[in-house]
Amino acid sequence: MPICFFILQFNHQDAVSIEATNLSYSIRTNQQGKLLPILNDCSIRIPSGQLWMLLGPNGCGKSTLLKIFAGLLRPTAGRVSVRMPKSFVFQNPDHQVVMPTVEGDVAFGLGKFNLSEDEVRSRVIQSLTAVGMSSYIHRPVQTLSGGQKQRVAIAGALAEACKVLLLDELTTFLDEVDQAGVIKAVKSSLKSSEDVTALWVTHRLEELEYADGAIYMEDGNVMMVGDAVTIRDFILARQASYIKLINS
Ligand SMILES: Nc1ncnc2c1ncn2[C@@H]1O[C@H](COP(=O)(O)OP(=O)(O)OP(=O)(O)O)[C@@H](O)[C@H]1O
Repeated sequence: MPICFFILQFNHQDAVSIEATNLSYSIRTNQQGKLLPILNDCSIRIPSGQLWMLLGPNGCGKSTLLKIFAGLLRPTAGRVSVRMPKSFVFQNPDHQVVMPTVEGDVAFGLGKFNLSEDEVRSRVIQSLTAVGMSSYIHRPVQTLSGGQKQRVAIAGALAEACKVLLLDELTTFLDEVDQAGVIKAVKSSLKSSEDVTALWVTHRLEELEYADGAIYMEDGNVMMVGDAVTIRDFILARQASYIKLINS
């Protein structure tokens, strides 16, 4: 049983937008149908309106947990609750954009809502403004950088009035300028709506400075939930003890 530290105190009246309670996920392997555990008894509560980060070494289960929150995978045990509507944004910027222009791409998901042309345009402008991309509205998407494509994808989710953004390592393929642009866009879009919650999977400790709270996982277990500084210090201490171990 892993030791999990909860450093943040939650007020029970706080609205929670993403919650997992004793969540486990296993997959059946080919070898005699044996169950391979991927996530073990994970419990997490993410308050509404906040940007949280999910960190941990390669293969610890971050993407699997995010996919369960997105509804792409079903947990084997435990409970999950995620406020709707929710949107999952993938790592590769080229998989995000589907229409030829920025305006068309952000408006793409609005087709199902039966909105007037004026309402569509107003939502597109508002959501592009939230991610700092309003001046790009007429740009062909193939002329955008990777980070700009990610911001357009996030604008598309905001235009659909999504309440939860699930963001899987968006900065992996981006240069430093684009990395900062995307995370600042997420932060400012949360500020402008006050009602959108984001869970951001990352390997980059420097991104923690934007987080309201963070979760650190190892080997399918939630090891620590806390504020950004506490989680950063905990990870640095884990890394230092690991380096000491391999050098000894
Ligand atoms: N369909 C599958 N079959 C076998 N193993 C799987 C499957 N899906 C996930 N895993 C394993 O589950 C573990 C968790 O994978 P996951 O992609 O969630 O990790 P991660 O923390 O997101 O890793 P990374 O940081 O490298 O993206 C890994 O060991 C992975 O190999």
